[in-house]
Amino acid sequence: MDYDFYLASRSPRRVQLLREAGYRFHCLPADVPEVVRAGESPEDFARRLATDKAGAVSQRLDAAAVLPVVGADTDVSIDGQILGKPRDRADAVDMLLRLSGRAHQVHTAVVVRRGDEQAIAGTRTDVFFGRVTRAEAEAYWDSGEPADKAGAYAIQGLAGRWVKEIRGSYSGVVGLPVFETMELLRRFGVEPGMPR
Ligand SMILES: Cc1cn([C@H]2C[C@H](O)[C@@H](COP(=O)(O)OP(=O)(O)OP(=O)(O)O)O2)c(=O)[nH]c1=O
Repeated sequence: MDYDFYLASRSPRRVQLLREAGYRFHCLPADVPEVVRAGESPEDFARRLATDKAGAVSQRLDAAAVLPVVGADTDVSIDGQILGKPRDRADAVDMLLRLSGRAHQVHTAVVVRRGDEQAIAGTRTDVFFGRVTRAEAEAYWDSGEPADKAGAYAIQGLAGRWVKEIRGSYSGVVGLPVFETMELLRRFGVEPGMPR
């Protein structure tokens, strides 16, 4: 076998971050419904979904195939309220105007699971946005970038221009906190190839 674990994801960002970290893995998408429960905090929501994604893929695997499964989830929240992925242009513009000139939080949880064994880690990052005008938000939607992103933006893309400051994990905002993920995988005996 030419890989060391399964990634329960369709996210090209997670794939890229793990590749850059030097891992060899195989993607098996987990299609888990992303619906917030009444009273659920942004941190708990990310943890539950990361757990469900890793769990869904684990269940599909042969119990004898003992490679670990990694699942992750990222959510954006402001004033404790979770902003999902935008439904349409108007929704994305509303989200971006809400984020304008303020700080918001990005929670990412990562779960590694092998059989009944499971470990979880999470990051919370505060992101400070400068002012975003309606015209900028509309033009940004038209670029195509926000459509599949929590909070309707990508820090690693065009939205980088609005980011005044971040406190926490940059890779966590992009979708997978690399440092914490490496620590979890090490506990399961998975090491990346060394960068040369
Ligand atoms: C805030 C932010 C989110 N995102 C992305 C990361 C995630 O892919 C996405 C949040 O959605 P998720 O539901 O965490 O992940 P996903 O549906 O893209 O992928 P999968 O469930 O198959 O693993 O938003 C960025 O790429 N940049 C950012 O700055």
